[in-house]
Amino acid sequence: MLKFSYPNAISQYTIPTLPNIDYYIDCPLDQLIEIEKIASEINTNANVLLVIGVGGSFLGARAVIDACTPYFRTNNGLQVLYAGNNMSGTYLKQLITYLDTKEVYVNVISKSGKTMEPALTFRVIKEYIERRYKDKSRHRIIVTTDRENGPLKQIAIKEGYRQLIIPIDIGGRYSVFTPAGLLPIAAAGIDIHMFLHGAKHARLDFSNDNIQNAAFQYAFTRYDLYNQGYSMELLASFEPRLNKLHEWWKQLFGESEGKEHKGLYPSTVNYSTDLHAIGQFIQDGSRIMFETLLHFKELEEDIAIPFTLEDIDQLNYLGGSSMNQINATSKDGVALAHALGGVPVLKIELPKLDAYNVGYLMFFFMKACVISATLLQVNPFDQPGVEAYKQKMNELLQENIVTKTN
Ligand SMILES: O=P(O)(O)OC[C@H]1O[C@](O)(CO)[C@@H](O)[C@@H]1O
Repeated sequence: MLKFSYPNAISQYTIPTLPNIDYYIDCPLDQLIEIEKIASEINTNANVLLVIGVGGSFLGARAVIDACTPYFRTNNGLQVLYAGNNMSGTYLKQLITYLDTKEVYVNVISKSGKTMEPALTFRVIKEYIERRYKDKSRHRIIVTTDRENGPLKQIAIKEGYRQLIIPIDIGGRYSVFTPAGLLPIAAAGIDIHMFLHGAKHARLDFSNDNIQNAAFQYAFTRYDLYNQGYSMELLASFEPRLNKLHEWWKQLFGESEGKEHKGLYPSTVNYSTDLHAIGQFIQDGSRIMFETLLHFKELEEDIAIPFTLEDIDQLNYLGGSSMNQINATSKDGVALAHALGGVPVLKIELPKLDAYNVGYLMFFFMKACVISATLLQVNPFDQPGVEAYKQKMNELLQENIVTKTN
């Protein structure tokens, strides 16, 4: 199962009562059945699913889909695209031009139903879908939102869209195991039962009964290093398809811990790419960070390095080795070099990159995050700081409207 290691002894901390997140992964059976039914319908009638959402309303799904989909192709012929996570008019315009050549379903996901980016995007896309699919458009849009509240809920009721519910007490960054994550993941051809099964296994392994378990040890180690003066954690992986899992992790820890002027800054690197970009700083720059190396041992495909007669590039000594073996060795080299450079190196290792282990890992991180925030004595579930930019942007937009109308 998941193995966490850190060579230096760490302090054990006593923690007050932890908030319970165990039920976050208990999506009711009737909803799972509905999700699989809709996913199958999408695959029958479309070759693109457009997921509209921002932050926790798309990062979890995108993380799992990227991690569990082969490079350069899809699992089942359905391409999942994303919108409503930026405010680029160019992106939206060019997206619509692309959609013109495809058969499209839309899943708009917003718990509050009023976040600016997805709301604006949905307004544009709704009009597009209505223009294109006319009286059939209603079937092409699935809304995932709160059970009762919010403008998106009202639109869904008015238009008769199918609705999936994000439970009121599960916040966006913790919602990947709810319909917010599960519909896009299922539509992308990933086994949601294996994904949930992995999370449920993690729930057992990381229970509060034994604080020697990896989730507590990871949280204690981070907190220990934070108290020693480290201000940044770098999550590092060696597989490009984990990039979006990094983004999800960044939001999870950043929004949960970064408040009241506390918290580790969560940053991520993709190796070996970033060793040739930011590697210099990590090895030798300001000593502000520790590093967490994330590694999946078994990957589904690999390729061998060929021998050549002339050996002009002098790489014959690696002939016959596989690329993944060399990648794994580079991980060990990074760990040794960075530790020598004064960067504490933590390791998280999982047996295989698949839906089960990704579900397991995501619950591990969620649990460790709640423990970490509790140690810091901050609320793991709110994000009051995000409101400041929204307020300023709204003031400016209102001013702009006044200018336009005068
Ligand atoms: O699902 P919603 O309500 O649109 O929120 C999306 C994201 O926006 C935030 O509220 C921050 O603005 C995140 O916490 C959340 O994941």
